[in-house]
Amino acid sequence: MHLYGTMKIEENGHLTIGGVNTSDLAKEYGTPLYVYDTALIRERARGFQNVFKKENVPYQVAYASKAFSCMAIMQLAEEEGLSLDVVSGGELYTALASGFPPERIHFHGNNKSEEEIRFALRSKIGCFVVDNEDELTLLEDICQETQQETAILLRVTPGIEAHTHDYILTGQEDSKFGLDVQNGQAARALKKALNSEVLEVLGIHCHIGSQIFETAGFTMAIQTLFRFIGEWDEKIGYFPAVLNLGGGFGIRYTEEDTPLSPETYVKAMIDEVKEQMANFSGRQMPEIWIEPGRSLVGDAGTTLYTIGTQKDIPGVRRYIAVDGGMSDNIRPALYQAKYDAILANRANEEASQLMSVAGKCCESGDMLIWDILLPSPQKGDLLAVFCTGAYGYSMASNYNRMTKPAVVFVENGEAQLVVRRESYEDLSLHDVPLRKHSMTR
Ligand SMILES: Cc1ncc(COP(=O)(O)O)c(C=O)c1O
Ligand SMILES: N[C@@H](CCCC[NH3+])C(=O)O
Repeated sequence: MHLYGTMKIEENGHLTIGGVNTSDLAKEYGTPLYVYDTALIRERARGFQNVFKKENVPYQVAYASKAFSCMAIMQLAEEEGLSLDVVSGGELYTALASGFPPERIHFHGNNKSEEEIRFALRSKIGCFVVDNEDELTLLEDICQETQQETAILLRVTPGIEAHTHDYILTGQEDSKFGLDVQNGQAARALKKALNSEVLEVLGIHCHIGSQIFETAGFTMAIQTLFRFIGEWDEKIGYFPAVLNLGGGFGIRYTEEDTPLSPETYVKAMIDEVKEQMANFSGRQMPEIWIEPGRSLVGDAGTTLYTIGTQKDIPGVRRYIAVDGGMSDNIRPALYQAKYDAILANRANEEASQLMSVAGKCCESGDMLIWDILLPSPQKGDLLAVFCTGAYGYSMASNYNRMTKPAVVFVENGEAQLVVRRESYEDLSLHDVPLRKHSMTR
């Protein structure tokens, strides 16, 4: 059994996280419940930052809040000295409401609305990561109109195909994200931005994908970027002060995954940038920014479910159903993502029976785990699904009018509720009843 972070199994077979008994958590807050091991998040955040400090490279580590977004996680990010990547007005609003310093917020997105741009400008965020030429024009026009200046990074697609699921690839030429470097789009945008009186081009951004297990994709992307940076330096005298190399560092969901340590990815990036800088003797080493999401919060999150009905199809499969499913974790259905789990109240019993964990939504594809060995579960047992901290709660939906789970942070033997469970009343909050409660027949 692979335990993450501060997880421990007590003598009575109960799983504890952050020194808190998960059975107690389930009793107090109900299930499904998202539990975050905040000590592990802090450890990851410090781990990334320590590499930069050790290598003496100016940096920003921006938490990609799309991985899990709520006020408390943003406050934790702020406590740990991280910056923040937001991709929508909603994420930006949450960040500001949490008291996150606007100057450390970077605004992403391939279709920022005019309203979102104005909101971000008013809030005096650190920078916009400009995704395409249309956005560049819109941002410049709004800045001119409102007589404001802003810093930008240009997001470019280096044409790298990282080895990961197709849906989470982002650095290849045929991508909805970023300005293509190969076909001259990026150079055109750069020239336009450099001519602007209201935009300050801090540097270049690139993100090649997510759940990546090797450093080669990152180093290749850096090499490609530097080829173009060399051209831009020569032709227009532009050299970036910031290189944002994105996130995408893979984590271990099951024994099939073989990630490197978060620090290894960053060290490889720094080494490659330093090597490339040897060709630019007159130029200053750029600041390196990264944007980890999954690798900061992924393995720090666990979902607790209560086991309900079971269905045995002799010779075929044994289904055990839990009180959540694709409504709180869409990843198995969307990416065929695999997860590991244990019985959190009987973790010291032998896991010898093969079964499948089904959700309770009205979809055959609503399966959380297709094959897992567990001790024979009883109704009411507690199932802990590991590594659900990234893109679980943040991609949750109200399909079948399921209510979104509560979220608790645990650390040093204490639990804190940070997102309340949705109620049935919450679900109808935005409904507008039919004006006349009768239909023409
Ligand atoms: C631009 C950008 N930055 C950062 C991330 C975070 O990626 P990950 O959660 O894989 O670290 C993403 C998501 O893939 C992204 O699109
Ligand atoms: N949501 C995806 C990752 C997308 C990353 C954002 N660009 C996942 O669960 O793996």
